[in-house]
Amino acid sequence: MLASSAIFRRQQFLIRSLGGHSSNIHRERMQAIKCVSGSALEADGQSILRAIVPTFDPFRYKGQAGKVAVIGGCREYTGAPYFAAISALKIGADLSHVFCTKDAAGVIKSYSPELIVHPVLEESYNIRDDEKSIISSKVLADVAKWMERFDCLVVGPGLGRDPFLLDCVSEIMKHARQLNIPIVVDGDGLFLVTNNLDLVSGYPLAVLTPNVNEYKRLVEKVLDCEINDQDAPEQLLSLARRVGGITILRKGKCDIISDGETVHVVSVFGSPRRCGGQGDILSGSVAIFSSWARQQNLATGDNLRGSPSNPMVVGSIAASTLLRKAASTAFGKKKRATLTTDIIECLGISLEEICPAS
Ligand SMILES: NC(=O)C1=CN([C@@H]2O[C@H](COP(=O)(O)OP(=O)(O)OC[C@H]3O[C@@H](n4cnc5c(N)ncnc54)[C@H](O)[C@@H]3O)[C@@H](O)[C@H]2O)[C@@H](O)CC1
Ligand SMILES: Nc1ncnc2c1ncn2[C@@H]1O[C@H](COP(=O)(O)OP(=O)(O)OP(=O)(O)O)[C@@H](O)[C@H]1O
Ligand SMILES: [Mg+2]
Repeated sequence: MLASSAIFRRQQFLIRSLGGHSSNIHRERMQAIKCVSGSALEADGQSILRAIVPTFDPFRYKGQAGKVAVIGGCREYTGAPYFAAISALKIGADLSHVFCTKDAAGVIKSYSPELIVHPVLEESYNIRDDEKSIISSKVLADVAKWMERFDCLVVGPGLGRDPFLLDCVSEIMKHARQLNIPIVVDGDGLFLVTNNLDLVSGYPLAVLTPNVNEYKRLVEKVLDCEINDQDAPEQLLSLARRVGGITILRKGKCDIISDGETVHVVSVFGSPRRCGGQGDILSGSVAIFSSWARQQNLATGDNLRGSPSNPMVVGSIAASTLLRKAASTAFGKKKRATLTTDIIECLGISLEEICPAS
């Protein structure tokens, strides 16, 4: 009895958080979700994918299907920015850029000729103190001249935590925000943002994609408490509200997504392999899917029927759904040997099964 009343209260809470009682909007949102296991609400990721993935059109030109840029890649990490950038391309973006340090650029280029790689970021070890101000301005100028072309930035995969580099990235984020360019923040970008919440606070075009550690740091900083797994959706909703209604995708056994208005869960089974890099696929995927969701919103001036109204939430649900399906397919083929590159190879076929190309 106690357990069932707790579940009932949880359902009531989630229903309220999914848009309250207002008739049509509520009914439409409820079509996009269905109740699973009595205590969590599952997003209909496949319907969302079908609604936002653009059809092929002979009159479209290069760039219209999306241009994304990843800010990340340093001496230690070259895989993460590659995974994020190539995933956006494999899903259907037309162009994918990487802005990284000089040390990382040659390596990332060697992984793929498809990526456009800019060796513009600098780390402290490479520069003198008296050069910092001038180099910081140059880094911003080098990125800013490209900025207006991008539909979305992904800040953080493999960025590292060098203080000078992070200061430069803060300036890049402020500039992107001035231009209203969406920003997906992941990896070390979350380390930066957790210590400088003003960079994203109140920016509706920001998405944070924390893993378990990154989420713990965010919760401690913003809510000044521990992670509460019993009431995970409620805690995420509060967190998103406290950071001014930005979208947060909490990764884990289930991915939970909230923008402070609604809470959605994606729990379709993925892969039991926890190899590094799957979060990087996710961040690149959120970038392209949210760009497509925004395009839909702008084109129709309306929400997608039966979907959440926030394109950043829509893009997050789509990305989580596809990543988990691709991970499941890759695991089916490679079992214990499954690696992130195998999952990336399954993005195309997984999307094809949901939205055939013709
Ligand atoms: N091939 C690459 O270049 C990769 C680079 N990566 C980059 O590496 C940087 C640091 O990211 P991390 O994800 O390692 O940073 P985190 O701060 O999330 O993780 C730090 C450590 O915590 C451990 N950890 C993970 N899950 C845990 C759990 N549930 N409980 C307790 N400990 C746990 C991890 O093993 C890791 O050693 C980021 O820039 C990220 O983008 C990663 O994306 C992985 C792939
Ligand atoms: N315990 C789990 N069970 C099933 N799927 C999971 C689990 N943990 C994470 N995932 C899936 O893996 C994806 C990546 O999450 P993860 O926590 O590995 O990110 P990450 O640590 O940032 O990865 P990266 O190594 O790229 O930095 C999530 O979107 C989620 O769907
Ligand atoms: Mg990560």
